[in-house]
Amino acid sequence: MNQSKEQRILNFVLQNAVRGDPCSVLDTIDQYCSQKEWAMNVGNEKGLILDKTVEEANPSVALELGTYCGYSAVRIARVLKAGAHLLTVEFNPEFAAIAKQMIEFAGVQDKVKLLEGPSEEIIPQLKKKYEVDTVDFVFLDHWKDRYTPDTILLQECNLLRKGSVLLADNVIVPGAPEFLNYIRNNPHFQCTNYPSRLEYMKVADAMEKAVFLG
Ligand SMILES: Oc1cc(-c2ccc(F)cc2)cc2cncnc12
Ligand SMILES: [Mg+2]
Repeated sequence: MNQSKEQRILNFVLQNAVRGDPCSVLDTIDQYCSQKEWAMNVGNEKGLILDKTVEEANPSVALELGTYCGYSAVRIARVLKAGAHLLTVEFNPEFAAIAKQMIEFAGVQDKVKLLEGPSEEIIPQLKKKYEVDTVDFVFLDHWKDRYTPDTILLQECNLLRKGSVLLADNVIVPGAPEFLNYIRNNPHFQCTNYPSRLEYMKVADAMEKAVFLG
């Protein structure tokens, strides 16, 4: 059976990165995906915006929607303070299996809980099943047509608190125009746009930050 691209990325990391070193895992994925096979990791340019946003939010509980191979889960976990943790949601079982191994190889498994299933099913379970009170930071990096409904669902489930920070990837490419319209016209959010480039490409993309005002 042919290997998947995601399996090839993981194998390249297992053979070339330093076990237990998150930065080496990130650099190795970026090297593979810029030189050999493009893949939809947030990448190093938008990754720096992600780093700064997470550091500024300094979350105790972070949520990621869209794990993929685990690149941004490793990226977020490596900057979390002691005792803080990341819940990352992936609905594709093949991607989840790759991400689990990537997160363990990077040595951040104690800070990351990988939840397999559709976000619309998992978000309503966060309080009771996963003992979450509120989330301090959310990275939206899954299917773009889920950004708005999942943001509404987070509010309906009382998972946001005054000051919770949302950061959405790909608001230019592939694009999330309906989400931008929703969030920028919503008085409960303060939005900031961060122009950047699509991972590994000379193509414009952007991230949108939205702070919940309560
Ligand atoms: O960062 C991303 C990029 C792309 C994507 C795919 C094809 C293309 F041509 C351009 C961009 C798709 C994504 C889906 N989910 C999460 N993140 C993504
Ligand atoms: Mg993305």
